Amino acid sequence: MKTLEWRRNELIILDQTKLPAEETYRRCTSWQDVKDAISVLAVRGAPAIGVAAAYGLVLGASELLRRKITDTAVFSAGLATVAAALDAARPTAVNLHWALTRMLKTAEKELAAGKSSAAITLALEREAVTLHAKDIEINRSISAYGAAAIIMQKGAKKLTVLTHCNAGALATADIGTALGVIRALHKRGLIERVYADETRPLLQGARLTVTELKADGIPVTLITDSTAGWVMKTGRVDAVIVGADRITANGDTANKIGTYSVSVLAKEHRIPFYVAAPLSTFDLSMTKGEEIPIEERHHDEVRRLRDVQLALADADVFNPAFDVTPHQNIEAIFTEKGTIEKPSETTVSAFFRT
Ligand SMILES: CSC[C@@H](O)[C@@H](O)C(=O)COP(=O)(O)O
Repeated sequence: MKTLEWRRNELIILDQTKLPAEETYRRCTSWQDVKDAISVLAVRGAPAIGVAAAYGLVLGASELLRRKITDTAVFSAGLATVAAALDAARPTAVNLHWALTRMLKTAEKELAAGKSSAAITLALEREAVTLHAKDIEINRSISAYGAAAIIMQKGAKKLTVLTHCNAGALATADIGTALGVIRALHKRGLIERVYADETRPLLQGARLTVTELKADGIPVTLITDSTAGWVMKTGRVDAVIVGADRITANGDTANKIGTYSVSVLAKEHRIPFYVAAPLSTFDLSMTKGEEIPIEERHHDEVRRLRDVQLALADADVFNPAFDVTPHQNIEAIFTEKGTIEKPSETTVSAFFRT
């Protein structure tokens, strides 16, 4: 099962909306196909949507070429329009914006060097492939730093870990961020069990995390979101590890809705709460979590479960897809360049200075 695969001029996306019942793939041959796959969460998870959007822009560039737009200024304006549309598909995960900004910078450089629209398109393809490949190295590095930091804090003993949503291979190009750390600990024989929150309303924990971990032979127990407090209270959890969608300059962290509640529960039970994320998830232009745009999704995601009507069709619903965990609740953030202990404005800025 590969989350994303680039074949010349098409992006093959594993349709995560169908997992675990069906392993089906979406063939994206236009940037609109990619935007649609991101919007419906066929591809999801902050790093994966960044990579998908980068390929989406390559498809956008190819379309401009097919329309014989050879005037490079017009071509570049067309690229900016496609990038803005892809960027708008999901507002909270900053990796999407980060990847598209890098892609547009690549195009600008080529443009400034007097390259043709065809040459710019080739450069964009190279950049997207590089971003994709780099995510693999980044996952490995985050996982190694995370496992080392946890072993330093907890000692080399078997741990039971709770995670929320899916920050695994299905959300990235490789082993994942939070699940990458869990995989690295498991490799050393240090995972007793993982509790996976089901993660209402779209059940990324139940459908994706449980599937991934079971496939790797990692002991995993599925719990409802409302069971998280009880497994902590009854002494079953040693640590919480989650991924992130955007981290502000003071360490406040947006992640899947429900993460904030888990962090409060962890604090109450004195259980360390860790975040694993690449540097592309940091948004240092924002000083604190309150500035992060929170995506609100369709009310039917809560009223219905696929074909089953759970609530009245006209029930009033509030459906934010993400929440923000204050930095005070976070023990450490693991990145590909090292660990930020006790994230705060001071520790985050010191980390980025070095
Ligand atoms: C490495 S993935 C990190 C986050 O993107 C992940 O925890 C998450 O919240 C995903 O939300 P989703 O709405 O499924 O894209």
